Amino acid sequence: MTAPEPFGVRLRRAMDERGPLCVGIDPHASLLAEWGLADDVAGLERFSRTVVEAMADRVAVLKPQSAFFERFGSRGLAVLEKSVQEARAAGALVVMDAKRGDIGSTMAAYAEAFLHPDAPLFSDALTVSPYLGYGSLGPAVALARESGAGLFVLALTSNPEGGEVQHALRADGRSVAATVLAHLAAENAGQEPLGSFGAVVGATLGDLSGYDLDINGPLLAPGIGAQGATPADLPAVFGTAVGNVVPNVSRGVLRHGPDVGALRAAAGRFAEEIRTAVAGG
Ligand SMILES: O=C(O)c1cc(=O)[nH]c(=O)n1[C@@H]1O[C@H](COP(=O)(O)O)[C@@H](O)[C@H]1O
Repeated sequence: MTAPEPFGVRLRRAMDERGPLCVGIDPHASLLAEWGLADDVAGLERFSRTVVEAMADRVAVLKPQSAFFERFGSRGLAVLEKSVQEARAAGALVVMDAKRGDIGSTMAAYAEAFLHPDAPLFSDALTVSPYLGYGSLGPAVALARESGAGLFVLALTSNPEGGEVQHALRADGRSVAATVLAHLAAENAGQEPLGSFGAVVGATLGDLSGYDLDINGPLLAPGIGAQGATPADLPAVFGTAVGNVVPNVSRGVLRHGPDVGALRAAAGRFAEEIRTAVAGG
């Protein structure tokens, strides 16, 4: 059997071909209402199918936020499964935003659920939390390597509350977030053109020059649009690592639905602004 192509390789290619934009599939109850849909499984399915139809053939990455599907129980998860499969079939990479993190033996089961190729929810990558200790993510790192999948590890999150944990200094003077970034750089060492183990770093955070973001892996950057950051902020936040940034926009695009053309136009505007910002001008 040939080894699966690593996520980092597939992501770099998708970013080069389609641009780096990641559109979120976040079916908030308020968005369902704005789209004229009921807050039920049928509304969820319609919303999700529309986003996949509008985006999966053109953006590099789609990121479904699992919570909005879990809200509807097993039928919501069935919609999530279908959305993941349809998005991947249409050519988008899928980052499952489930932010899992647990003791290592349980983490292995989370990894099986999202990163084993036979799992119904198999995704190209998964968001995970390192705040039970980076080493607790070991089983997910191992299975991702085997499956050609990736991880996005929460490092410097976009929300204002994150700093009290992430900027905290360890006994050796290094911050918690810098430690997470250093672990990721080690996972990605020697991988070309890009490693498969990414960090989540909010686009809202302003100057991060105190952190080494050159982890040779992708940097998922939420916070553009509804949380107030703009594509023009990316160079100042990410510095020399800006070429590895996967900027995420959820509500900033989704609020333009349900019209497929309007969704595509909104994503296209963000994509163009991102292209200009990353190109330096
Ligand atoms: O892991 C994430 O995707 C994430 C990390 C983070 O630090 N901040 C953050 O907003 N997110 C997610 O990114 C999306 C942002 O959505 P909008 O604010 O609507 O663009 C949501 O699905 C959040 O759960």
